[in-house]
Amino acid sequence: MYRVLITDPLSHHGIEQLIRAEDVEVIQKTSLSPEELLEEIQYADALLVRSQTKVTAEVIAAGKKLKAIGRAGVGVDNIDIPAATSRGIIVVNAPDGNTVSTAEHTFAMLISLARNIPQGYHSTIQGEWKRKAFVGVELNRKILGIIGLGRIGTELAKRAKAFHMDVLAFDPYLTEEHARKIGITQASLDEVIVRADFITVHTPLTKETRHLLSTEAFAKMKPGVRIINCARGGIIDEEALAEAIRNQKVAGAALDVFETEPPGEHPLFALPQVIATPHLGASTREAQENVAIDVSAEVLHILREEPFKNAVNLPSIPAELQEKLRPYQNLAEKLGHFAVQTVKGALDEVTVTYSGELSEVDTAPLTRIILKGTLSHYLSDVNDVNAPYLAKERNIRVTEQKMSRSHGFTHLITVKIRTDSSDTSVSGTLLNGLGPRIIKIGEYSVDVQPFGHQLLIRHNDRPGAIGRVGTILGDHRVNIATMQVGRRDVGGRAIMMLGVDKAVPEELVNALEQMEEIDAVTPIDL
Ligand SMILES: NC(=O)C1=CN([C@@H]2O[C@H](COP(=O)(O)OP(=O)(O)OC[C@H]3O[C@@H](n4cnc5c(N)ncnc54)[C@H](O)[C@@H]3O)[C@@H](O)[C@H]2O)C=CC1
Ligand SMILES: O=C(O)CCC(=O)C(=O)O
Repeated sequence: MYRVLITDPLSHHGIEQLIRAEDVEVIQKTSLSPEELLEEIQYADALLVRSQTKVTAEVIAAGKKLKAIGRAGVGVDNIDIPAATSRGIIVVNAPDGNTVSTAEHTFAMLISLARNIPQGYHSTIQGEWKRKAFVGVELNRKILGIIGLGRIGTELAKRAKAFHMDVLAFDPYLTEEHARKIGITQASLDEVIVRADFITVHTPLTKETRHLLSTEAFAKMKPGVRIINCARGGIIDEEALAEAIRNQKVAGAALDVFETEPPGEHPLFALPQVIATPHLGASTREAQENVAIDVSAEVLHILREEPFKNAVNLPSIPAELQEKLRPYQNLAEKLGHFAVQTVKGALDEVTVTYSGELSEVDTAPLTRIILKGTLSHYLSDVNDVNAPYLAKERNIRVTEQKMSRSHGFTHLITVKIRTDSSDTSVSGTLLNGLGPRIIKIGEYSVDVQPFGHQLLIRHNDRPGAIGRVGTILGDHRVNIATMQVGRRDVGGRAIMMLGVDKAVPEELVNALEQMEEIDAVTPIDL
């Protein structure tokens, strides 16, 4: 039974699939103190949040069973992603479900700002009738500068076009084709800042975007510019904005988000030109249903080890590629796990070569799985989320190579491992209808099914050696299930790969190593 803890209010309809799932127990506790959260998280397999719950490194560390954190929304700045990654916890969000609602809210803020609607409402219900005080401006033919033309920026641009605004957009990833398609003009950040009548930001909050609109930026703007932030507090320097409003460079600002939330008694609220909402961008029935449905489905997939798509701490893999790579996943993990058990010493380097058909596709997801197989020999709680992180942390170099030639196989994966004292190379393939096979260990060709308990014996090819090995295993009551012998030259160095029915005891390894023909004995568990 998976325990899913929900700590922010989520749409009931959205989480219905979790409630109805027979393998899930849903715990909804939406006003936990930090101490209570630390207690509850210990028993949770997954945590679902919106933006209120602060999922800190401490919370993540306390989540001993935690496999997934789901964010019902876009921004994941309330979740310590590096901490989750280092512990192999997958963080998923719901990036699409609230796009339209947030674009509509931004548009509502834009019109409200242009026409002083909140101020007019407030004054009117106080019994005043101040028609001259609230004269606004039209949107028609005004320049709307959009910084960040992703999902929300794009939807907003379409709505602004319908109001006959000229849209200038800056986004480092904006292509000319996308700009042309939605009928807007691509511009530099400076152009947007200098030319726009309204400036709205729709980027995430990152090192680059923190205080993107600063004193310096406000100084370059048109007098009378209006500013909107429905993305993240902190993209705009709030003190600089207040100053720019006070010195009349900025005619007004509409803010849905703040550097600190809730903002309390904020100095900006003393300025009548500022209108504000309490982070309402995504607060519609539709958006909340959409994001809760999307993130619940994603978390269920993760818990059930099914494919999922919106991981924030894993590169996204197109569905078609996922389908293509799925058959190789088991082979990849076994190869990594097998190869690492055949070396001694501290791991320095893992090189994976993909040959044949696999040389033509993005194999990074398989390399992560190979790394997981490798590192799990030394470390507990390794998965394909944290494997690259753990390798980097330990200065283990990971390289991928591609080769079209595959030695007669349609595809081949070769894992080479170098440690401070030895190296190895193991190749494997998927045999049509027969599943994963290890077909080469170092220079020796073999045909080994990578499952269960194995014994790798390096020896000299002498008559009677195989028989004596069999006798010693029999004496230790270890049954041989399969046997492979590989050699390069008659009477030269050779290997034996034995599949055995139980884990090989140390005394057996010692007894085998006493044999004159034997150089080394390595038990392998897969
Ligand atoms: N107020 C609210 O309730 C909501 C706020 N949001 C916030 O809105 C923002 C945008 O969300 P989406 O459009 O869904 O995200 P998105 O990821 O689709 O778009 C973000 C865009 O910003 C661009 N970008 C990144 N760094 C940039 C930079 N330095 N300069 C210019 N552009 C840059 C990216 O290339 C991307 O195109 C996020 O911060 C999100 O958290 C999202 C939903 C609701
Ligand atoms: O959960 C919410 O209402 C906040 C939405 C939001 O800011 C986001 O999705 O980034």
